[in-house]
Parts: sequence; structure tokens; C-alpha cells
Amino acid sequence: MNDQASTLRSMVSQRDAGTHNNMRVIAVGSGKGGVGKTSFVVNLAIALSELNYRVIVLDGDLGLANVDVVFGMTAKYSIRHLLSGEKRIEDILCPVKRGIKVLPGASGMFELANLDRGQLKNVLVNLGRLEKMADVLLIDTGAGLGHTVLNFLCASDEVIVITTPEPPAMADAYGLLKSLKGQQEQLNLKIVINRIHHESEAEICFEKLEHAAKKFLGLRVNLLGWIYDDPLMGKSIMEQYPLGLANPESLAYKYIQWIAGNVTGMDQRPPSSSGGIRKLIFSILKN
Ligand SMILES: Nc1ncnc2c1ncn2[C@@H]1O[C@H](COP(=O)(O)OP(=O)(O)OP(=O)(O)O)[C@@H](O)[C@H]1O
Repeated sequence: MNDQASTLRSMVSQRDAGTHNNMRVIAVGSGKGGVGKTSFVVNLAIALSELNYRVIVLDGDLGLANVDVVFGMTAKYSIRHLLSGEKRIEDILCPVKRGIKVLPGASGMFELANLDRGQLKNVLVNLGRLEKMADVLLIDTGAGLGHTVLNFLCASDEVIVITTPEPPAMADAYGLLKSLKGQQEQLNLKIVINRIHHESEAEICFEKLEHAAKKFLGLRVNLLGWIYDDPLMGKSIMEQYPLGLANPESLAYKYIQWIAGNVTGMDQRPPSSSGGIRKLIFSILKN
């Protein structure tokens, strides 16, 4: 494991050894862009806040940041100000909705997408100062397999890989798993299948990914859940008002709420009562 990743990991273990709060660090990656990673992170944050979790979202897509935009905000300061020494990490935290805070990346800055070792270490060390402010730090990593993305993923307690059922997205999700395997042996990997039309799609996709990860990489992955394709998601992005706030009863958000419950360890059934996968997922989650 490289330096940056080990810095955060040692912060994580120091934190776990301490008596203060345990802030869980959960990074979400995808491989392919445009599969719904940011939409998922934003709505997962809202669903976790409904469960009384204090959430900070780090926009780890440092070059093409947009979490604040999806929340309908324009952040005044970003990680760029932290790196330049102009602001402290507490100063750049942007309160959005429901007590959620965002650590904004900076859009259109190539150099931020490719932080050098010292800069990334600076960000990671600063993150440790947020320990007592949140129960969960959700990291929305960038698409692709850049070193900043891999460092964030490897340094986190848990990694959620989100994909759609489309073959290119699945291939890139596998590519991401492969890159992660090369960097770090011990990984807590969970899969979310987004934009499905039938539960059987999620079942088939997960089984393919699970099989390939086990056979070719020797990796164990777990299914965290799936989300239906829902036109209201696109509408909420256009309106810059997150789905969980605009349409909490929507199909996609109901499944994100279910996933949030799975993240917190709640033993609950998927919202829909149809389909044979329900039994499968229930038994996977119980193991
Ligand atoms: N469950 C869903 N149903 C319908 N549309 C969705 C769903 N999830 C995401 N989308 C749509 O997919 C598009 C891409 O979503 P988003 O920006 O969240 O992807 P991303 O993976 O973060 O992309 P990037 O890697 O480029 O940042 C958006 O238009 C969004 O509305």
C-alpha cells in the first residue's frame, strides 16, 4: 500500500483505538463515469441523515467536482483553498441539507485530479480533524482509475462499487476491482447495481461480477443492494434538488433508503415484494 493510503489507514486505526467517535470512512467508486455515483452518494447521505447519522460528503472527484451542485449549492471554498493554505478544513466545510456537510472539490482543475503525494497527504491528515464531527465520511471518488481515486478507495474502511447493468460499466467495475486488488489485499467491497428495470437484472449482474472477482482476482464481493431506473432521478438532477428531498416516495429513493439501512447493519428486506432475488439477497446479507 502506498504512503497516502497508509496515512489515512493509520489514522483510521488510531481512531478505532481511541475512545472518541468512530467515523466510518466509506468511499464510492465506479470505474466508468456517468453510472450514477454522485446521485447515489448524495441520496445515500440524505437517507443516512434520516437514520440520525451525521454525514460529511467529501467530493473526491477533485478535478470535476459537482456534489455541491447536485445539492443545489455553490460552495465558496474548496479543497484548493485547503491545499493553498488559505483555509482550514473546518472553513471549507459547506453545510447543505439536513445537517449534511460537503467538502467541495474544485471543478476544472486538472492539477487537483492528480494530486502529488504531499498534497494528498495534506488532505488526508486534515480529514482526521473531522473525526468528532461526523459518524460517516462518504467519499465520492472520481471516475476512472487515477491514483487519487485508488488512494481514496484503498484508504477507506469500506468501498462501494456502483455499476449499471450495461456491459461497458460492468467491465469498468471489474477493472476497478482488479486495480484495487493490485493495491491492497484486505478490502471490504460492496456492490450496488444502479438503473435496473427488473430485480433479475441485479441478480445476473451481481453474479457475473462476483464470479469474475472470485475466479480471476480471488476477491470476495458482497451485494449491498440495487436501485431502479427512475426518471425522477434525472429530473432531480436538472432541478438541483436531490431526489430524497424532492421525491422521497420515488422508487429509486426507496431503494437508496433500503441500501442506507444495509450500510447501518439493519436487517431489512428490499422494498419490493416481487422477484426471486429477494430471498437471495436476504441470505447474502445475513451471512
Ligand atoms: N437510478 C437512476 N435512474 C435514472 N437515472 C439515473 C439514476 N441514477 C443516475 N441517473 C442519471 O445518470 C446520470 C449520471 O449520474 P451521475 O452524475 O450521478 O453519475 P456519475 O457516475 O457520478 O458521473 P461522473 O462519473 O461523470 O461524475 C444523471 O443524469 C442521473 O440523473
